[in-house]
Amino acid sequence: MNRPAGAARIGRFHLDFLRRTSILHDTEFQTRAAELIDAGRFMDSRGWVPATSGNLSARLSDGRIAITVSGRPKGRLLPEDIMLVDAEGRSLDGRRPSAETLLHTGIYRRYPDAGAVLHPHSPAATLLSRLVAGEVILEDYELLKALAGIDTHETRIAVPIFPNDQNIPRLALKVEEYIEMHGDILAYLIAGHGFYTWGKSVADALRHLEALEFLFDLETRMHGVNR
Ligand SMILES: CSCCC(=O)C(=O)COP(=O)(O)O
Ligand SMILES: [Zn+2]
Repeated sequence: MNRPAGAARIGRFHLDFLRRTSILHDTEFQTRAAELIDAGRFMDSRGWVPATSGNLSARLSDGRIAITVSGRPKGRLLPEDIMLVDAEGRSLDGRRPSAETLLHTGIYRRYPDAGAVLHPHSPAATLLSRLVAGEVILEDYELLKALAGIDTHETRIAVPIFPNDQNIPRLALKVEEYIEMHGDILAYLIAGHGFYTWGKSVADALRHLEALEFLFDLETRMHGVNR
């Protein structure tokens, strides 16, 4: 590879600077980042990402992943709050990505079609994950048709519930093993925590999120919770 003069003498600081400024000129990254910022604002407007909870990501065509920097308020994201990681979740610019990055990369690895992953900490999902054990069954709802590949209310989907775990690699492995054993899923809940869903694009993932939120809310009411 041809190196520009002096490139061999570039230090770590300059390398980081170059990576960050090259991000600024990356149109695909900027487009996805703007979509994630909008999605975060929408999720926050619905009360689904309180405090600094939740995280959002989108996959670029070269396999890198645009993801929220850890600890940022997802309803007030700025362009600098979106960063890049590689397919294994390693930071590409020295900043600290979401603490749950490996849950995102696990989904991208499992689903080559997935272009975006969203994670809300919504009241309905969090409540439902404590009311029900094992899995939530969604069936006979017209709104199921908002989910990719479903064209009738006469459908039954299982949304698994995993115990919460501060060890994210271990949790990611449990998700992977579940899918391996039970087949494809469209979303999963984490008990007392929130849920994950995804789609081909940020818009698709957001449609899944909104539909599942609605259905989770109804399910909590079916369990006698008056919200
Ligand atoms: C304050 S919420 C605790 C962490 C969490 O569950 C979450 O979704 C946000 O973590 P991140 O590192 O992505 O900001
Ligand atoms: Zn979380």
